[in-house]
Order: sequence, then structure tokens, then C-alpha cells
Amino acid sequence: MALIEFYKYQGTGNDFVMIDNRKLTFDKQNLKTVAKLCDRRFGIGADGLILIETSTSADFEMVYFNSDGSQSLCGNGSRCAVMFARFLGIINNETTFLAIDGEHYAKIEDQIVHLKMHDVSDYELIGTDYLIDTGSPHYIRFVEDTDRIDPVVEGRKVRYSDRFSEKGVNVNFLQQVNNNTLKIRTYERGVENETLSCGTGCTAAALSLALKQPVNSVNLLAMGGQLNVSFNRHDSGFTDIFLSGPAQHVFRGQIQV
Ligand SMILES: N[C@@H](CCC[C@H](N)C(=O)O)C(=O)O
Repeated sequence: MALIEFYKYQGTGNDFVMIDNRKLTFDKQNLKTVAKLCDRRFGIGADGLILIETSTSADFEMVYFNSDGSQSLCGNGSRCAVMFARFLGIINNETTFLAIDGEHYAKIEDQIVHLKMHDVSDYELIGTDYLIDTGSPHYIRFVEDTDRIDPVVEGRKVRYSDRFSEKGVNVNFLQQVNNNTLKIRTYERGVENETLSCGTGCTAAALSLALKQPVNSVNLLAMGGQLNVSFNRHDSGFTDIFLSGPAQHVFRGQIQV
């Protein structure tokens, strides 16, 4: 039995258990422990778990796990990790850190974390839906009214379809509110449920709107709050993509595992 000290953070309702693992005391091969800590009944409860570790090439490394123990890039988790790294005294208001897809720059301004995402040059049109990888793969579907769909039922149809069942995909439902505003609901693989917000999903959503009309800054109204995605559009794709929004400490504690 070990006693683990943790912090709980949330970014627009996407919630994470955060652990300072600079001394490598947390065994990250033990995915059962990851899943247990994220369990909302038998553990702390979270959409994912993040370890902050040291890096030789950047300010720190963020190691992200979905609540089932699988790994990918997490946009909201990255924003929370930046806030946590500042709390730990590793950084001030600007940083370059490592995530599963490589290096990211971020800055904190007035409690808002601006996270630079990698350039996106590729997408696929599937009927009227889009498939865009923003560090994690996102299936995008525009709908009339996001309040009138069940993201779990509809999301699972796509996520477990023949094409995606093996590796999974996140499924986003978008409703266009005005020229540069989208309502969004997301079914996340690895959580296998709707989450209140998904940063890489909001990024993919904003880029998909830009594929339909000229826009370079999009407001995303997620179930757990508001995010903004800004970018430059070129013939070859999208650069200077920033995901911006709040990230907050919720509570801290200790748990026996
Ligand atoms: N909530 C995240 C995305 C986390 C990864 C995703 N579930 C996947 O496995 O692809 C975000 O804010 O980007």
C-alpha cells in the first residue's frame, strides 16, 4: 500500500488528477492504479490523470492518461498541467513543455492558459463530417441542435464503427451559433463517455469551421465553459494554433492505493 498525494484540476469541466512525479515515485506502468484513481466511485474521480515529470530538453514533461489508462494528447489537461507547474514553482507565466506529441509552448495571462498546438495540414471529409487530428483524432459532425442529440448514443455509433473500433476516435457534435461561435458536445475515447469539454476536440471543431468559411478565431461553448481557438489559415493547412481558456485548482488530498 502506498499513500499518494494528489491535486485535482479542471479546465472548462474536463477534470484531472494531477501528481507531482518529479521523483518518479508513481509507477506509471500500473494502469489499474491510474484507472482506480480516476474512478468516480472507488477513487478520486476524473476524466484523466496527469503526471508532471522532469525533462532534460523542456521545463517539464506532462504524461497524460485517459481514465481507462490509455494515452494521447489532452489539450485541457495540458492547460491544467501548465497551471500546476506554475503552482509547483517549475515555471513562471511562460513555458515550453513536453507532451506525448512533442514540445508545446504555453503562456498564462490573467488565469487564462494559451496553449500552442501543433500545425495541422491534413484532414479527411467523410460525407459531410470531418476527421481531423489535433494531437488526438477527432470526428466532427455539424448538427442542427446539440441539445437534441445524445452524444453517448450517437458518439458510440461512430467510435465503435468498423473503421474506428480498434484505435477509437473522439466524436464531436457542433451547432453553429453565429459566424465565429460553435456549441460543442464531445464523446471521448478512453473515457468512453461524454466529457464537459475537450481541448483537442474544440481545436478540431474550430478548424473544421474554417474549412467551411473564412474565420481565424472561433469561440467554443462547451458544456463546462468557454474556450477560444485562434489560428492562421494557409493553402497548406493551419499554423499558429492557440487553444485558450481557464484552468483551475479544485482541491488536494491523499489517497491510499
Ligand atoms: N480531453 C482531452 C482529450 C484527451 C484524449 C482523448 N480522450 C483521446 O484519447 O484521444 C482534451 O482536452 O484534448
